[in-house]
Amino acid sequence: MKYEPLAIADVVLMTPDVFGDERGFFMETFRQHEFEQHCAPLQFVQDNHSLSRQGILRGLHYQLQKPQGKLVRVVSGEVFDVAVDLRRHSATFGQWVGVYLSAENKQLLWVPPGFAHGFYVTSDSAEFVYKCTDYYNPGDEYSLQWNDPQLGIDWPLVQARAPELSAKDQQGLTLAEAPGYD
Ligand SMILES: Cc1cn([C@H]2C[C@H](O)[C@@H](COP(=O)(O)OP(=O)(O)O[C@H]3O[C@@H](C)C(=O)[C@@H](O)[C@H]3O)O2)c(=O)[nH]c1=O
Repeated sequence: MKYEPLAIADVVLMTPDVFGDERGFFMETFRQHEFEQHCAPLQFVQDNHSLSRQGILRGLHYQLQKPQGKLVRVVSGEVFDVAVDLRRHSATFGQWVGVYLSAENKQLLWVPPGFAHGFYVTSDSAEFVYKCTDYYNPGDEYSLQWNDPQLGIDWPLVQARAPELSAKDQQGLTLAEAPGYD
C-alpha cells in the first residue's frame, strides 16, 4: 500500500498493491499496523456500505461529540470524494481536499476525525464502502452545506445539473453557522 498525504496533510490517499492474475485480482485494503504508522493510531468499530445513482451528493457530514474518522473507498463506479477541515485551531480550517475514488483506481481515502465528509457520484451509480472509528450517533450529526461559497468546493457536476440531496442535506449549515471542533 502506498500512503500519500494530500494538501491537508492529515488526509491520506492510499493506493493498494493490486495482484492481477487469470482469475481476477487480489488486494489488501487495510493493515492496522501500517495504518497506525501512516494515518492515525485509531481502531475502527463500524463498517458501512451505500449505493447511489449518478448525480447524488451525500454530505457533507460530521459528528461533533463523537467524531468519526473514515477510511473510504468505492467498489463499483466512481465518486468525487471531499474532506473539509473543521478543526478551528488548524492552519487549514475551512479548507477542503477532493479526489476521485473509483472501482478502477481502487484508491482509499483516510478522512480523520475533525473533518466533514461527502461525495458526489459521477458514474451511472456507485457503491461506497467505509470503516468508521466511532459509532453512528444521529443526534450528534451535522450537515455542512455542499455549495457554501465560503468553502468553494469545485464539485465536478455531471452536465452541470444540480446534485440530488437528502432532505437533511438540503438543510445543510454554512461554514459560518456550523459548529466546529475546538
Ligand atoms: C450513516 C448511518 C445511517 N444510518 C441510517 C439512518 C438513515 O435511516 C439511513 C440513511 O442515513 P443517511 O441519510 O445519514 O446516510 P448518508 O447520507 O449516506 O450518510 C453518510 O454520508 C457520508 C457522506 C458519510 O460521511 C457518512 O458518515 C454518513 O454520514 O441509514 C444508520 O443506521 N447508520 C449509519 O451509520
